Amino acid sequence: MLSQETVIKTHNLTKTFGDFIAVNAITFEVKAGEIFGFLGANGAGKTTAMRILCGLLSPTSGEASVAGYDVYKENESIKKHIGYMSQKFSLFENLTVKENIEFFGGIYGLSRKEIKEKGNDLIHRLGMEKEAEKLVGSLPLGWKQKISFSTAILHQPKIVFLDEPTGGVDPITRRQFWDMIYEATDSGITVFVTTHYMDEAEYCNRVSIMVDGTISALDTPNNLKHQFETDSMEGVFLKLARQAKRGE
Ligand SMILES: Nc1ncnc2c1ncn2[C@@H]1O[C@H](COP(=O)(O)OP(=O)(O)OP(=O)(O)O)[C@@H](O)[C@H]1O
Repeated sequence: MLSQETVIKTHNLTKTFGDFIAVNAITFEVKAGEIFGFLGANGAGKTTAMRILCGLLSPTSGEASVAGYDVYKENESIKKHIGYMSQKFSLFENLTVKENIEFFGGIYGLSRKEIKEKGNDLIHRLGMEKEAEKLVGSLPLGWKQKISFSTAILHQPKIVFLDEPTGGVDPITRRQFWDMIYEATDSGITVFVTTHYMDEAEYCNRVSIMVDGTISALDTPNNLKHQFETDSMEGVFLKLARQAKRGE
């Protein structure tokens, strides 16, 4: 469901911490309905850039708009139109699945009726009827990730930002998670996702690769493989990451 509508736009977006340039003049656009992969080695600047786009951190210079809102002046409007799943997914471990859904539904401004309907539907779709009254802290990691993603899109945002949403789980659980991502895009949500898993990079419509704060490559997985003369995204990533000076 790709359209010509641009939902994320950046131009020379930069963030410095003291003398250190964490994000260095990045320029790119994301179209409505895309699954946009945001890759890079540890410390490349992905989370910093993502936090700016979510309206959580102010840039140092450059321009960016998300869902049509400016990251400097309209960050509160941005927050209303996006969903965000952080690396340390923000579920409350000491609340039940149902209570978490109620809490996040409330934060996203849904009515009690909507929370009930959407919450029941979500629990049903996840097949978690038996777990609904259990504490989130007692559930396996993969389940927490699925619940976290589902709550991040409960209010049907225009864009959802996922920061390494599948870290630490097995390939089958990751595949199931990606089925949920496809369902979300089918319903019109644009997905902006960071990952360290190269098989997941293949599932994206387009992928950008950050190296030391700048975007070193951006294209479809097939075009990137062609450009870097390799048959896998792993190969593309390794060729680029080799140039990195930051990270481990
Ligand atoms: N508040 C801050 N103050 C100083 N330096 C920071 C701050 N936040 C991030 N950095 C630095 O900016 C760089 C980019 O960090 P960032 O978390 O954006 O990278 P990343 O690509 O998301 O890495 P990872 O894959 O490890 O999450 C790192 O070197 C980090 O130490």
